Amino acid sequence: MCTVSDVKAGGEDRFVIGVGADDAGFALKERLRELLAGDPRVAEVRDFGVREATDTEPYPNVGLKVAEEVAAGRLDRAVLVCGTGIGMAITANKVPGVRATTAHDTYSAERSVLSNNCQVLTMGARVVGPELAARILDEWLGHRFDPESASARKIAVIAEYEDAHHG
Ligand SMILES: O=C(CO)[C@H](O)COP(=O)(O)O
Repeated sequence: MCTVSDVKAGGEDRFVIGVGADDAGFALKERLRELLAGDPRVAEVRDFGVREATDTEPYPNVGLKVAEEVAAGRLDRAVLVCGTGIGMAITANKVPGVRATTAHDTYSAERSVLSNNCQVLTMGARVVGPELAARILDEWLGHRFDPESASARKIAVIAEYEDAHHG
């Protein structure tokens, strides 16, 4: 399995993306994993489970594992699915350096990258259907944060707080 740095060193600028879900999000996570695997913007998809709909692993266990991989730089981005997306977002945001959001519309998905430099997108399988989720995923993949943008200094405020309190 290649690492994010292997991919970048190879001159590619495609994403290494992690996916994870609890039992409520399993079916949607499977669909999004398939879409990501077939997307030319994606170099590799890493699946952190759950592997079946009957697996009742609590969502924070999955979300923390994935968010730690993002924080460590082993994933560029991640998609986490639970019933509402909310628990996964709360969980991922506990990991220093990770910016996660739930997005159930394409505008929020776009702004989560361009305004907030979110690396983690969460969705609720009990809130959005697979077609809308696919559109949101597509939108999210189409944007990259511009570190020269006016939003960058606002993100820096968050990072400074984090460094001061969790560093
Ligand atoms: O949506 C969830 C957490 O935000 C999860 O899929 C279900 O959580 P529960 O309502 O606590 O079972």
